[in-house]
Amino acid sequence: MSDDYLQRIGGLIRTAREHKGKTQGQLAAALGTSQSAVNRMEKGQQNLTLEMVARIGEALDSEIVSIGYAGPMHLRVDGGRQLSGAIDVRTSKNAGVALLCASLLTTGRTTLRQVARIEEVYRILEVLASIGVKARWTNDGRDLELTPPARLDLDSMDEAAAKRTRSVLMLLGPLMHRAEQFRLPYAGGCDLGTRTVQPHLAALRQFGLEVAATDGSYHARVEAGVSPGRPIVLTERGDTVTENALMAAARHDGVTVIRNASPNYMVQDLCFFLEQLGVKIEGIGTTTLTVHGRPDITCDVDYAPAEDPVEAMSLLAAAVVTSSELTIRRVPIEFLEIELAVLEGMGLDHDRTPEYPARNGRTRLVDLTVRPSKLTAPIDRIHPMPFPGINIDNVPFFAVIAAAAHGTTQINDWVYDNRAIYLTDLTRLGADVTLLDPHRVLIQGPTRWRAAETVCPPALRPAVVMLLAMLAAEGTSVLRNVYVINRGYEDLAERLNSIGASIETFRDI
Ligand SMILES: CC(=O)N[C@H]1[C@@H](OP(=O)(O)OP(=O)(O)OC[C@H]2O[C@@H](n3ccc(=O)[nH]c3=O)[C@H](O)[C@@H]2O)O[C@H](CO)[C@@H](O)[C@@H]1O
Ligand SMILES: C=C(OP(=O)(O)O)C(=O)O
Repeated sequence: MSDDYLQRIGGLIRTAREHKGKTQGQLAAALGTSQSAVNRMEKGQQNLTLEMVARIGEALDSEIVSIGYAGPMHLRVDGGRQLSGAIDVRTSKNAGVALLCASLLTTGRTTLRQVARIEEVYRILEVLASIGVKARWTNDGRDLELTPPARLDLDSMDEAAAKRTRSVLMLLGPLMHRAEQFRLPYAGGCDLGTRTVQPHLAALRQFGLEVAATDGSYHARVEAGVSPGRPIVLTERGDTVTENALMAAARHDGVTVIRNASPNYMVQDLCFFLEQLGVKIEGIGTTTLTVHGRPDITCDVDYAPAEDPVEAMSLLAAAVVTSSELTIRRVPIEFLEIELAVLEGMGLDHDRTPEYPARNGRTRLVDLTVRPSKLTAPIDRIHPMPFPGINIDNVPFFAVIAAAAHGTTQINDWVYDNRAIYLTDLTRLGADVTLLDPHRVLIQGPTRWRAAETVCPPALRPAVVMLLAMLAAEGTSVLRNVYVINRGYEDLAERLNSIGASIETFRDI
């Protein structure tokens, strides 16, 4: 683009931004870039890709730059290629969103290292920016710095962004320390059937948070001086409910015991983060957490969330389904070892290096090399459990692996109402999948995959499973509307291309 053209576009961006009443920092947070980059764009000193122009149009909802308004993103996959080489696992969506919410616990600055740059994180950042938190990507866009304002502007919360994710629910725990009353829009996210919020409300009620659900939002009111008189027993061993209880306990003046807590990976990351804030926690990695709260937290904090076990499982499944030898580096082994034990039983040939620590110094990582293997169906059904057990989000990947194995596998996704149903989409690519009931499928392998054109199912993991099957199917497949994948994976297409896949991204304009 010529300088003159860049300056004209820069001027249009500034006008549209000011018209929207957004600061450069808020636009930067929405784009996942730095405030200084937005400043350069507006001055015409930054080369702009069409993709960036499209995203700015979307972020500012602006007619002026609507030439590139970002339509839905799709993938075109040239399948049937083997993968090779090595790929690093990135940090997890689920720790990322919890830590963004947890940043509100301190009045100081929070630095999060190598946060996953994914749509789910962007939605929470939009919500945080709308209530006054300043977000800045530093260190070449790898790290995120969050500075809360002296007073949060909760009435200005970006409802549209909040409604696109369920993670926004995790603002309940931190916000109850910041405001006596607030409203939070009903959380959205993937279409996985009904997902209860009752365990969250029951746990937080014990700290004085009363929530009425009316007119599309939760009205929260905090009654001062209420304290859990005895251990909080969670009614479900859920991950985000445990995180909400932890964040409520972190600034509670006293010691809180949380029983039936989830010891899962994102909860552990949150515990390590809270420890950096000076909150003492006993029992990390177990189902009983004892939290020594600190009513006032004012320190700066610097934390590096750990790698994503579900991304590791996704990459492993990519290797299996394409019969490839692939090294997956930085695998948080504690959270994948049951899956690996089952896969070993199915005949998976793999090696792992000795363990080494993640950047947080706590999580144990290995590099995993997977080799082409003749797999047979497992004798027992595959079903998830709250940690420790096969991770609930890893179950869909067993579907595509079972399709590559000899014999019949039963998969029982008891957790979500809809997710097993989406696995029947694999039949479009040639798999033999029979739905027994809404929670159970039978998969008969091995599969002769064939290319197809289809829309993503409205759930993250089943959508990725479709993409992996397309990698295996010879010929050209098209996967439409991949926002749902971008919600949880950073640059997945580009990164798969770096190990031998051929995936092209395109958009409707
Ligand atoms: C942002 C985040 O961290 N999201 C994760 C988190 O969501 P989150 O913690 O929000 O999960 P939910 O509360 O929706 O729980 C998942 C489902 O499991 C059921 N359930 C859960 C625990 C239990 O002991 N009994 C029970 O029946 C719930 O009723 C629900 O239907 O945990 C889920 C389950 O690991 C994961 O799929 C999500 O990726
Ligand atoms: C169900 C999932 O996440 P969320 O809680 O963000 O919907 C997932 O990660 O597969």
